[in-house]
Amino acid sequence: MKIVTPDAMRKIEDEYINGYGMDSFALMETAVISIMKHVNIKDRNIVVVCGFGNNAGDALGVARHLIVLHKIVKIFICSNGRELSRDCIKNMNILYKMNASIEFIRKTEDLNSLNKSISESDVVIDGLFGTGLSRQLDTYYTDIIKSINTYSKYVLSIDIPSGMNGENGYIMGECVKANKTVALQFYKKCFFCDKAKNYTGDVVVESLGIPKEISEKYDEKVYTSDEITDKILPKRNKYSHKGTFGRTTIAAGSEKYTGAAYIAAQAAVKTGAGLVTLATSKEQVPIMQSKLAEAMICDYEDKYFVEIIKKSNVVACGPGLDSNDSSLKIVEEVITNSECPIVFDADAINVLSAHKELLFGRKEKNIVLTPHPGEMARFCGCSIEDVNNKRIEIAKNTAIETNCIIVLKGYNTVITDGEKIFINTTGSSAMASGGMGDCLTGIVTGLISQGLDPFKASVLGVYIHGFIGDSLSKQMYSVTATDIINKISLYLKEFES
Ligand SMILES: NC(=O)C1=CN([C@@H]2O[C@H](COP(=O)(O)OP(=O)(O)OC[C@H]3O[C@@H](n4cnc5c(N)ncnc54)[C@H](O)[C@@H]3O)[C@@H](O)[C@H]2O)[C@H](O)CC1
Ligand SMILES: [K+]
Repeated sequence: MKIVTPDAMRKIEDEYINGYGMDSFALMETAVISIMKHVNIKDRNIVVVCGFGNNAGDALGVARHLIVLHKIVKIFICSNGRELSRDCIKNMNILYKMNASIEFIRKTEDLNSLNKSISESDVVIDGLFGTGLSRQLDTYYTDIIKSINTYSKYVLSIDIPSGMNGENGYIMGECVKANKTVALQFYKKCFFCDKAKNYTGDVVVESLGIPKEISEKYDEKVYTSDEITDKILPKRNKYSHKGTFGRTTIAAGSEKYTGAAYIAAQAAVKTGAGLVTLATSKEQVPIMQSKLAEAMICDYEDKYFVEIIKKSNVVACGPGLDSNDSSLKIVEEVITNSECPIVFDADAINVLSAHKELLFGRKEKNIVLTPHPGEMARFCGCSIEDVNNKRIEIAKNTAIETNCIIVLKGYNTVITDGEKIFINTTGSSAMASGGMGDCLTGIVTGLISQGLDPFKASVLGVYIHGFIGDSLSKQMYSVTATDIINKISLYLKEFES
């Protein structure tokens, strides 16, 4: 599914209306009908809070349908003296003809009536601002939003919770805390910003039937990951052999950390990588030999390590490494001896933060970096807060600067090659446990080894990792990396073409 900025949405809407001749009021009515699907039919007392633009126009249309359904509807128009949009006026005039209850909020005392109505209502329809919000809100509006947040039982926001900047998710003074947001036609970019989930509630997207030819013209190349994850895994031919599914090297583990190497290697095996070799520290070799039945094991010092890198279809490097000089040597060996895709994770990324030059000069864009926000911040030389505030931009810029694929982990993991951006929608806090990142590295690596290009493998890997976690968390309070590993192969079947 496409994700749009308010600017693109405006252009799309404008072209549909002015270029294709679609009637703007008909388009608004399409929005209204789709929003109506999300009003609980059992709710009787409904408050509709409107601003003065087309978001308010949508809300007034909803009010009209609710009155027809014999609901008790109280409408509050919060324009602060501004002129209402044309289609908003159209809906308001119809409502006047229907003798609807309409109050204007003009001064602070008018808030008493709003507060009382909201506290007596079952649901508030929030149509204050949508994609048009561009400036910081003054106290007139922040007070109204505070009233909604204080007195409401349930809020249904139209398009965007009012008060959130549709472009960057910034809270423009105050923001409605919705239980559900009905987004029109596309996801808005703000939904995927750091704190958006605290305000949007559940997000549903409703189509307005805008033709594809128009939306494709204003494609900003930002999508949710389900846009490409369906049926992208090559079918496993029954006459194939282990060589068909690639030779994979996992360079992971150190004296200090043991579990990570095991998890990454086992995840790659279970994802279907053909021949997996784990290169690890000398001390770990006997332990890993006893734990990993299907993978071969060598140590970093072994001359076989460089040989196997050269023969690999994909190398993963980083889980359980330490950020010391011997790790730098391992990272250098991996980069200088391979042309194949590489997935760098964890301390390998920390090492690369101080040696970005190692990433330059590759023929193909086939290095994947999978930082969490802390690693991303170190890599970019900024704060974690900066990363969290601008996840999409930071991931994209880093992908452009390094010519790598960036998988910026966290809630709504961002995957980008610098051109296209995919935002993952699977996964939850039930998966917040040690080893999850190592497991993801193994899955992405396992997918690349089977022939998927590194970018698609990253998008699918992140998606399936979260998808399994979501599935398991329906029955389990918390989900561990081992739980995911045990189910990968079962779930991957669903993604086979
Ligand atoms: N996209 C579509 O195809 C459709 C969208 N619909 C709905 O329309 C809104 C967008 O409507 P718009 O009139 O452009 O803007 P808003 O209603 O969000 O805002 C009104 C108005 O507010 C002004 N403004 C901006 N910042 C502030 C501020 N801080 N204080 C006061 N006023 C402010 C700004 O100038 C705007 O003009 C979209 O979200 C959908 O809900 C259609 O109904 C269906 C088609
Ligand atoms: K709204």
